[in-house]
Amino acid sequence: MNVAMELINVNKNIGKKHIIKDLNLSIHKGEVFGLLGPNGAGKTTTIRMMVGLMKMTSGDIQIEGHSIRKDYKNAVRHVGAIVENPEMYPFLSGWKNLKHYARMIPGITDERIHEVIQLVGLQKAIKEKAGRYSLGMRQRLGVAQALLHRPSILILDEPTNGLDPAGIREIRQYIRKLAEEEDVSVIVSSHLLSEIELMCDRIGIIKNGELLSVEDVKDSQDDEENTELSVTLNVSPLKEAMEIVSSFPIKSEGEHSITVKATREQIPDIIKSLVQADIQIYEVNVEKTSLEDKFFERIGENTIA
Ligand SMILES: Nc1ncnc2c1ncn2[C@@H]1O[C@H](COP(=O)(O)OP(=O)(O)OP(=O)(O)O)[C@@H](O)[C@H]1O
Repeated sequence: MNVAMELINVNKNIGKKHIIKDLNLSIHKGEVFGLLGPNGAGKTTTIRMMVGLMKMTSGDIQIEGHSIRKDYKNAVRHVGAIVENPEMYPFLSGWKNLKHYARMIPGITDERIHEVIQLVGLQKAIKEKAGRYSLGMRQRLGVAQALLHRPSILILDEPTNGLDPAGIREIRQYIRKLAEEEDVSVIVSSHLLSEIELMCDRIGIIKNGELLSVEDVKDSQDDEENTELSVTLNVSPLKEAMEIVSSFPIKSEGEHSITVKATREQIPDIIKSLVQADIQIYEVNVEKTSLEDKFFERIGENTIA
């Protein structure tokens, strides 16, 4: 696996506060990685360290093999980022904004400007004044700007904040395109799983400055056979039914129902053994365990927030 960025035992103290605690993480080439955590979890602090805007207290971050501590310039030149609101001139067109920004970077041609516009899908609106852009379009112009110098890692702090569902869908589309077609690694942070789960390959949960778990999103969505299902059985008598299904992990118990975790293949066996024991089955309800449920289970809590 090719690693684009590696965080090694990263710690950050501000005053007496230990804000980031021993963070170890590898970002793979061409993947979209989500950093998920509630407000105050440490996402922005982590991102500020990744882009070199904030010093670590201890540890190191290697970007494309260059240590941000020892070889800052060569490390951060591989990174493009939007950490705060992207700077732009509202009275200039999108094109002129990019052109103005490109002047500050040696070797950026008009051709490259066209390329980044294409990458974020802003062709139609590029002649319009940036001040008339919607939030989603401003975001895309910011991403285009961050891509001009051909970074191999793009970092976006809370890119879905304030966007409507259509805006979130657009950002998802161009972020996946960047990762798949341009081999850019993308790191996005969010406090809402639902807003990033469809765009990420992996998601790391951060809480109180600690990385609690890293989950493969695609695996858990694609692997039908091993997909864990929640099977709710409305049965009578409940107590006897419980004994029969006791070999399956029990998720919850209702007044007349019981919910167990099982794969699709196991469902006929569960029903058969209940019928054989003369248990009345009134209803069987099967649901996919959501990614959110899996996260909660893994971190042993009821909520990410
Ligand atoms: N300059 C600072 N001085 C003191 N504490 C700070 C400072 N910057 C951040 N913190 C604290 O560090 C913790 C992590 O903050 P951070 O902004 O990284 O979280 P976050 O996950 O990005 O949350 P949000 O989504 O609210 O920005 C918080 O408890 C915050 O109060």
